[in-house]
Amino acid sequence: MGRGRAWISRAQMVYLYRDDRLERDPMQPIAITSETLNFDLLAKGQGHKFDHGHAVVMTGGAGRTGAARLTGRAALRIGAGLVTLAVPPAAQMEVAMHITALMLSRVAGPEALTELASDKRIGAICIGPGLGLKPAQAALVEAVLDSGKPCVLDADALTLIAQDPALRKRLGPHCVLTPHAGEFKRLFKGLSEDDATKVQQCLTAAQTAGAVVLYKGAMTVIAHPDGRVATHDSTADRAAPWLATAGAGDVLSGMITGLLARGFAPIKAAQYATWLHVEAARRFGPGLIAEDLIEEIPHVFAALNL
Ligand SMILES: NC(=O)C1=CN([C@@H]2O[C@H](COP(=O)(O)OP(=O)(O)OC[C@H]3O[C@@H](n4cnc5c(N)ncnc54)[C@H](OP(=O)(O)O)[C@@H]3O)[C@@H](O)[C@H]2O)[C@@H](O)CC1
Ligand SMILES: Nc1ncnc2c1ncn2[C@@H]1O[C@H](COP(=O)(O)OP(=O)(O)O)[C@@H](O)[C@H]1O
Repeated sequence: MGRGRAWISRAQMVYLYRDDRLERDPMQPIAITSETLNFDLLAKGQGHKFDHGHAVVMTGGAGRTGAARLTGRAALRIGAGLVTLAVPPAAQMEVAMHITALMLSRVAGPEALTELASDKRIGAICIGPGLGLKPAQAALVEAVLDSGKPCVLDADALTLIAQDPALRKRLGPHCVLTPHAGEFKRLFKGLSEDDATKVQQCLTAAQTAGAVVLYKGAMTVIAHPDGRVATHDSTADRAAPWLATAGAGDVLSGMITGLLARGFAPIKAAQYATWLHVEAARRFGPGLIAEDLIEEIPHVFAALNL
């Protein structure tokens, strides 16, 4: 690890633990707004690409790689220094034909994923978009969880965890779960009826899972098992109805993964990515599709004077 990374991490620690307005009253739900975020954290300090983190995104098999390619590109755009797509052998050619700045690593099974994840430079892993729901894919989710690396669990990974208590036991506060309402109901059966509000549901879910939960929707709620909760309201002034498009969630997962790789704490990565995601959608406007969100990130950053 170079000196640049160490300097960046120290700088981020100062912000994350002392100056961030989202931390001032940790047990109250806090609105995620341009007033409560500290955008200076998003600037890149000095250093080479490895100083800005290396993220891994596991893809699905042949014919199912689009979602993870969106995730990987979003992770790169948000500022991770390197992003590697972990690709099953049968999908290798398909992925190779579609990527340029993203890198590719052949991953034939859980052992290969464990080996890839053991590289000290890998700072974050995302698994789930387009993954599939077979036992072979459950074993890949297990490998990610056993790596202990900060991770984003989305889409099919959430469905697999919902079906398998052994996977659920491996969750921890270094994991960010990003369910939409359908996935939330699968994962936390019964909670929706027990708790009155989305904030209460999400907090109970985070405490039950022992992980950060980002419950998606026009009103997004993010909860940490320690009781911190933040909300992002995209229903009125920050309406973004064009986000209801296939792959928008895959892009959000990539944005979180990229920020994790850059050294953001899981709850911070979720909060900053949520705001940036909606901001990108609002800047692009009507006609938005998932790819546009990714290409809008540099314009959002420019408007923030990064
Ligand atoms: N470009 C690509 O390659 C893309 C690939 N993708 C990949 O496809 C795979 C399947 O993922 P998925 O999310 O589409 O399907 P699934 O897990 O069956 O859940 C959907 C069901 O849940 C329910 N539901 C309730 N509330 C909901 C809500 N707010 N938002 C959404 N759903 C809600 C709803 O039921 P309903 O409400 O209609 O009764 C619906 O039937 C996964 O691998 C993913 O990564 C996608 O990412 C798209 C881009
Ligand atoms: N009407 C809406 N207003 C604001 N944000 C929305 C709206 N509909 C969906 N979103 C956001 O778009 C993303 C959709 O994610 P998801 O449902 O997982 O889609 P996919 O699986 O196709 O990627 C989430 O971040 C969600 O919060």
